[in-house]
Amino acid sequence: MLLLATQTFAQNTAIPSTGMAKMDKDGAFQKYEFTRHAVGDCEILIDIMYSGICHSDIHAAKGEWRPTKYPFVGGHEIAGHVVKVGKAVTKFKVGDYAGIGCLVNSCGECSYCKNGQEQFCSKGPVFSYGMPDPYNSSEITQGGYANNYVIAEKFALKIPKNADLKRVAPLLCAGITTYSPIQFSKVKKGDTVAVAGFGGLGHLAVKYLVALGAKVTVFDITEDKRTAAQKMGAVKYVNVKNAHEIKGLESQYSFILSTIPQKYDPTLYIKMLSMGGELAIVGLPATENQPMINGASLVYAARRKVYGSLIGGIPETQQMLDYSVANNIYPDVEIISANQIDEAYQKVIDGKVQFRYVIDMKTLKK
Ligand SMILES: NC(=O)c1ccc[n+]([C@@H]2O[C@H](COP(=O)([O-])OP(=O)(O)OC[C@H]3O[C@@H](n4cnc5c(N)ncnc54)[C@H](O)[C@@H]3O)[C@@H](O)[C@H]2O)c1
Ligand SMILES: [Zn+2]
Ligand SMILES: [Zn+2]
Repeated sequence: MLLLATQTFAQNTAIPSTGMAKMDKDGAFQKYEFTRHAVGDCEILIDIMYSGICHSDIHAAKGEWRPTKYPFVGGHEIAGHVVKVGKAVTKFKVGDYAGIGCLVNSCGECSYCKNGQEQFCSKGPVFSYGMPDPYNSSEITQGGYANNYVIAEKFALKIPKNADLKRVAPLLCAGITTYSPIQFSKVKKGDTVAVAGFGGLGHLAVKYLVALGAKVTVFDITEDKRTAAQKMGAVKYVNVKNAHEIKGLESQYSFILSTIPQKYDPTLYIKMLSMGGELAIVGLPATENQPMINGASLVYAARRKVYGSLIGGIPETQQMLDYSVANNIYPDVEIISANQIDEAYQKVIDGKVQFRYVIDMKTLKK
């Protein structure tokens, strides 16, 4: 079996790819030619149309979480169409829309993988960029700021044919990362809930929560997004920089989702939880010193829960995608060309994007 697989692999040729890469920590993005492994029997080749810019790309590009491997091609919110299928592929045919999020491989054998929670794979999931793939070619994965991607069909998402492709891309990370904890915490109609950090992730969280019929408060540090929050159906917008706006919000919320990307004190939000309320944290500040609970008595006092959440498994991502497209829940996007990535990064850092940049990958000429 193994011999056969190796022979098939060797007969195929590597796929040339053009991307936008940072060659070192401080350099600008520039055009970069590289190869992806040949399309295996169970794999597909996706021609990338759109690639979202997640704040995680920025943390990674700057090496804020761990040392980054350069050249670095970011991008894990990928939408395009299938241009080649391996001979054992059953889920896709040439011409189908297909998407890729953060997950591109996992062991497939542990209990998490078997339960569709590949993000928690006990041997370690493989993410779409910056990692060797021990389950496949051992190449360092490169992300979706590129014109193509080779991926096992199992990890590719089916994008419905009626979807708006350019707005689908951010659902593959921002969508699933917010959808998953909302499902996990079983938020329901009429609940009083909140979202802290009203950016790429946060605004999708608001849309999912409003669609469920929850009463949503938004917390952010800017005045610029007050009107947008109201338009999306939030009942309240709080600029946490204004002390008077925070007053009286203690013990109000049964669920708060924090997407804050910078170091902050979560005590503010834990205090706002009602009896048994849950604070789900998905924001990943660029520091190991981010406190999760600062004052344990606040948790004991009202049986509050604080938990973290990481993207979502492949089956749940497919469920989110189908649900979002069927219910017309899409991110608000600004489309940019491939040579605007550096500028876009700075605007995301400054909180100036409304609400997600998506790169039109067809602007990247070979
Ligand atoms: N857990 C996961 O699986 C997962 C997946 C994707 C992204 N992330 C992380 O989520 C975070 C958010 O990503 P994004 O793409 O939505 O970022 P973003 O930059 O689009 O949005 C962040 C928002 O938070 C606001 N903000 C900043 N500091 C704040 C504070 N102290 N209080 C309240 N609001 C504040 C900003 O004004 C902005 O509106 C990042 O850290 C990213 O790495 C985690
Ligand atoms: Zn992301
Ligand atoms: Zn596993």
